[in-house]
Amino acid sequence: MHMYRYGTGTRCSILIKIKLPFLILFTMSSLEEPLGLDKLPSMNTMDRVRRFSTGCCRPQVDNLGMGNYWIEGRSCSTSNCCNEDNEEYTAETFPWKRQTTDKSQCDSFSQKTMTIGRNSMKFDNSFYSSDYQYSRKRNNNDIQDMAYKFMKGMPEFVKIVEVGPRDGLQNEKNIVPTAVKIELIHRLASTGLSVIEATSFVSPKWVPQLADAKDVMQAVHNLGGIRLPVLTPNLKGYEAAIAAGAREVAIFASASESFSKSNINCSIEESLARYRAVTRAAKELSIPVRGYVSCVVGCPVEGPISPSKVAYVAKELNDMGCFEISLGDTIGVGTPGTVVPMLLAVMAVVPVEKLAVHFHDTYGQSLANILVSLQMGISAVDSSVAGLGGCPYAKGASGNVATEDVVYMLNGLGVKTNVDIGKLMSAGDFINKHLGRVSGSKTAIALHRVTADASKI
Ligand SMILES: CC(C)(COP(=O)([O-])OP(=O)([O-])OC[C@H]1O[C@@H](n2cnc3c(N)ncnc32)[C@H](O)[C@@H]1OP(=O)([O-])[O-])[C@@H](O)C(=O)NCCC(=O)NCCSC(=O)C[C@@](C)(O)CC(=O)[O-]
Repeated sequence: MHMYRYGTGTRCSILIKIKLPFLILFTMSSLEEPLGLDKLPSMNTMDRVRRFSTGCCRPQVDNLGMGNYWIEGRSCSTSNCCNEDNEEYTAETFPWKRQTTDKSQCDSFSQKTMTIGRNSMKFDNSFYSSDYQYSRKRNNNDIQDMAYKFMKGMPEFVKIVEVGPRDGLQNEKNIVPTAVKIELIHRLASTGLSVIEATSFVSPKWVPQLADAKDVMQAVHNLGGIRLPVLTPNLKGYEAAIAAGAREVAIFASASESFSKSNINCSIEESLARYRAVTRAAKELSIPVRGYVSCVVGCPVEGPISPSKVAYVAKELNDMGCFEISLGDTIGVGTPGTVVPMLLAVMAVVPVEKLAVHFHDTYGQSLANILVSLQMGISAVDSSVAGLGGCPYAKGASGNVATEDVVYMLNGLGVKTNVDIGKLMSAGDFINKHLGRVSGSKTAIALHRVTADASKI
């Protein structure tokens, strides 16, 4: 067993240089999953770790509060599912574990990460040692095997669901003119995106920014070849959406009771009853319904959310006929360490082909989370141009992962999206200019810089 020393968080970073046309930095897990944003300042490190840790990489208590601490390498590099020393969290927080009591299944996942972990240590050492060339030859088979394992679950094509016009704008304080929203949707449509979430038919008292849903929908509903789902929280919203020309709707439940109450003013069960009414009505008109589960990792009020709760809500949405279920890390606190067990729990009850992921980038974890989701077989990703976004009822949550960043990563992985990154950037420029802010996309900022530098030559 190795003891690794890290900084204030515990990260197992694996630098893998392989014969594929890319360099992958794979960040496996973080100990300090910060969450419950409003409570953070008053919580000490131990409270935070207790409250938000997945239980997989426990720090040694004695060393906390010192800025740095030691952690057992094994606990950190394996998956969450096989850790034996987490009595406090495992039984209750991870009931999905019961569904994977087949040790071979459990082991195969941990073996994968262990193997990567072991190889990476070997590789890291040889990478920096003087006989690097020799070591690389010697480990060639291992490396190819590792590359194969890494890419095995990766889809060839990822469907991007652009949520900028809805999730991206709903939290904007200043009302964005309807014409700007319509222009944004048109520009996004020209990028090759096949799905653009256009707006929400929710109460204008609750989300004033989207009070013009009817006008937006009427203006864009005939955009050829593009799916334009809209959010509908109840039958009233559904009927208004259909009347305005919507041909696809999305319903949004939560895995957190508190968030359900603050976001849609009802309990989870009440929301599911409302959504059954919506899906029944939609079925009569053959309108496809997408389902969202919010707070799949954490809730701003309740803290960590048990994967079994997420699985329960996802299954209900699936059973009522949703063609796809998008799993939303509403406040962006997830890391691969918390996302993987959540996905395993959901995948045990909903086919992976029907799942999408929806990450907010509050802690900069979105791309890592998307990467592990893809490795687990998910091929639909929600994102928002220029990283716009945030939920008005999830205080402190930042924007969605930027579509430009997702497309850039997928391009690098050789995964197709059919999205033109240049056109995407100009759609981002358009809305950023209107909002008077710089892009939330690192890719857009970097590519703009490259272009600007090139123009000086
Ligand atoms: C669900 C309600 C409507 C309940 O709100 P309520 O106040 O409990 O509703 P009510 O049934 O008591 O009705 C009150 C008034 O609202 C009207 N009303 C009722 N329904 C509608 C409707 N559809 N459209 C327009 N008006 C509506 C209704 O007609 C009535 O009008 P009044 O008689 O007072 O004039 C409200 O809470 C609401 O609109 N909530 C939506 C909040 C929202 O959009 N939040 C952001 C969504 S983002 C999200 O959930 C996360 C996600 C999806 O992005 C994924 C992730 O990031 O994780």
